[in-house]
Amino acid sequence: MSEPRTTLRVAVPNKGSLSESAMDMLSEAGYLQRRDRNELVLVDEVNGVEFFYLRPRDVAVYVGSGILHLGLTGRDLFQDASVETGAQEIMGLGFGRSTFRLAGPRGSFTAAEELAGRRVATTYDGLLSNWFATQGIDDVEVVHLDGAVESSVRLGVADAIADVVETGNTLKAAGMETFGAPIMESEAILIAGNGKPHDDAQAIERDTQRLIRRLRGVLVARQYVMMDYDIRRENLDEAMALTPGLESPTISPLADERWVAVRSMVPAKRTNQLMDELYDLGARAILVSTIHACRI
Ligand SMILES: Nc1ncnc2c1ncn2[C@@H]1O[C@H](COP(=O)(O)OP(=O)(O)OP(=O)(O)O)[C@@H](O)[C@H]1O
Ligand SMILES: O=P(O)(O)OC[C@H]1O[C@H](OP(=O)(O)OP(=O)(O)O)[C@H](O)[C@@H]1O
Ligand SMILES: [Mg+2]
Repeated sequence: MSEPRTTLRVAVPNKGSLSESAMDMLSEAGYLQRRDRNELVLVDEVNGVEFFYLRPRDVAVYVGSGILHLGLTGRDLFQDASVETGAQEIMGLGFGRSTFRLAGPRGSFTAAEELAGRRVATTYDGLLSNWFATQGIDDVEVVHLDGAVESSVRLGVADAIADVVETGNTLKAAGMETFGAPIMESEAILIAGNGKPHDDAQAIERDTQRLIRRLRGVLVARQYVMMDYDIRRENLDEAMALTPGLESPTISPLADERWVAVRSMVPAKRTNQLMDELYDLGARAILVSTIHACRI
């Protein structure tokens, strides 16, 4: 009998749009990441995790088959791989956002239904074929290409395309425009599989939960700031309604009993609006600080 496998094995995109942000997020969560683009595996001994650098498209395959326990990939790539084996999305990671959309030469199409009997080129043929099926749009010929799909219509292998749109600049430059509703909204996600029978399931589960908590900590630290202010007791209820915090704000007494100090996490995007509203309520000494790291 071989020893049970106890090291958490995690897939990380090795190139493309998601790679750098994925490594940044893991570094921020306290994991060691590779320095050299040629490294295929990195062992983080302190945290007991092995990172495998793989093509973003292949991450779902490794995790779905149980060879790797966790992976970072794109939601669109995950759905395109259609792994039936029980890999599942654990959480969105807040970067690599894009939409997956239909597009055609300017002025040529207005709705997806017009594609019946036509050819649509894409690198995401699994995702696209499933979507046409759920929409009840039959008889579309999905043409698989490896990239640069914007050129396919002009070159005559397709009538329309379905592709990742971020800024829309690529489509515009190719003389194309989107039509119909977005097929999906994507971002980088964390996926988990079922592992293998010879894994030490308890150790893997403990380290998986730790990694998830760390990534959530990074997300919160990126999305929230800490706000401190002083307010007169009679205005406290109204102020707390503006800054309810994640669970409940901290209220501390001040030497002047008519006043209290409040400390609460608030969404970073609302910082200035909240400071204005608190000031109007009579709050003073309003201080904002960034959150370096956290466990929620
Ligand atoms: N501007 C973008 N271009 C491509 N993919 C993007 C963009 N923004 C976000 N993404 C996301 O990145 C993932 C695609 O990564 P991938 O590395 O396969 O694409 P790529 O940059 O087109 O790489 P390559 O063409 O070299 O295979 C998808 O989840 C996609 O939604
Ligand atoms: O809306 P935008 O901001 O212009 O970004 C979207 C474009 O970027 C990606 O292409 P990439 O540069 O990866 O080339 P590829 O088609 O060869 O994959 C994607 O396939 C789109 O073409
Ligand atoms: Mg690409």
